[in-house]
Amino acid sequence: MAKDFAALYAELVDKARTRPEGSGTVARLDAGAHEIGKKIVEEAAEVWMAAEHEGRERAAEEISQLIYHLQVMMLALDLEPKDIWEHL
Ligand SMILES: N=c1c2ncn([C@@H]3O[C@H](COP(=O)(O)OP(=O)(O)OP(=O)(O)O)[C@@H](O)[C@H]3O)c2ncn1[C@@H]1O[C@H](COP(=O)(O)O)[C@@H](O)[C@H]1O
Repeated sequence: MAKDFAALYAELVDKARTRPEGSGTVARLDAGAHEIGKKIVEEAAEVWMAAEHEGRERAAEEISQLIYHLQVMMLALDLEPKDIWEHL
């Protein structure tokens, strides 16, 4: 079964803690909030373009990537999912 938001977040928390060789997440966390923020803006634009021009499946793929980069930013800021849900 595909992972959901919570499962991905738990996986990324573990990557940040254990820092395995070759982890893109670790590299992004080391690069910091400025670089993570740029990636969020890039992925958000790709969601927009896919939604308008590339169809549902491509939009879903881009949205998944945006969610990943938002989770990396959450980790960089030490924010847990519950810190986000309380604002919904
Ligand atoms: N879900 C994702 C995920 N979504 C997007 N991305 C990253 O975001 C990039 C987005 O693609 P682009 O088209 O923008 O590619 P790009 O321009 O070459 O991106 P850059 O690497 O240059 O930033 C991908 O190349 C990945 O580097 C992700 N990287 C990791 N994950 C998952 O996160 C978990 C931990 O990954 P690692 O830390 O790499 O082990 C694993 O379960 C992965 O599947």
